[in-house]
Amino acid sequence: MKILEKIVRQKQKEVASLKRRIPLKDLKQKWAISAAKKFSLIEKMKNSAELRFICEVKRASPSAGWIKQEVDPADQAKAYAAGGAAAISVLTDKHFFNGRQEDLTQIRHAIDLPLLRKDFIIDEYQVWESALMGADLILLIVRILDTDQLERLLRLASELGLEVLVELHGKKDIEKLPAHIETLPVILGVNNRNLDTFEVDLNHSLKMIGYLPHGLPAISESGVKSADDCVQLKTHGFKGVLIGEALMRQQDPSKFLRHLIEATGHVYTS
Ligand SMILES: O=C(O)c1ccccc1NCC(=O)[C@H](O)[C@H](O)COP(=O)(O)O
Repeated sequence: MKILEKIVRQKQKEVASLKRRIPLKDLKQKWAISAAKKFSLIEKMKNSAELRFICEVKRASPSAGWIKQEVDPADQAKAYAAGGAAAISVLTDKHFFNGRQEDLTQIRHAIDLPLLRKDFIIDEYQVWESALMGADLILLIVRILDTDQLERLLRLASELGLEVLVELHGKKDIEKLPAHIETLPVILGVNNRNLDTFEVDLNHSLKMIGYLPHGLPAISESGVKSADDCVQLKTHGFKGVLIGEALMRQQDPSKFLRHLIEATGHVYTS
């Protein structure tokens, strides 16, 4: 069975069990009385010539195994913020990535930057959950959703004030995007990881960018690890990059991030 299929099957079980423990109506009630401030990544990308860095808290992954076993998520995120991150991505999936929902809530209390809940969202329940957790953005992976699901989840996210990173793996995913996508609070993400082989190839982003709808900011995800990678992606029109493993493996993530930012032409001040 392919990795995405395995992840989706596991997610279906988890969501079914969560719904039994905490019914959706309870989440909705909690949300109605919550008044969390929202931070926009789209605003930071609009009318900006700078490449924006979305830095990921990622303990482990199916492709790499353990990346950083001992990590304080809030400290890691603070280091990213000090280095100039535009947003923080938090892997909340436990089974395959050793992430936790509490990672996101801890980071929410520690910093005022847009937070992306990086998980495998297949059900409205998880969108409500993300809003309650304090996320500003959610990830929707087109490959694991049918067009109806994608539309419903996009609509709900927008109703709850969440921005969406819509992740594309290949050209077929672009065909599944709703016609009105450019009117929604969406960032498009091209993922460079081939999920059959786990190989990463930045050229995939460079090829895909020509086929993306023009009115939306696009970022490149996975396998970005050097200043050259970032410069190349910026030159080809990407507005941002999402980096996990390369940052998690740094002794000093702030310094490495500043180096990437400076290499792409932005002078870091502070
Ligand atoms: O990272 C994996 O091994 C992986 C496997 C299966 C599905 C998704 C996976 N990764 C999620 C991501 O999209 C990455 O964490 C993100 O793009 C950062 O990638 P990287 O900079 O290469 O850590």
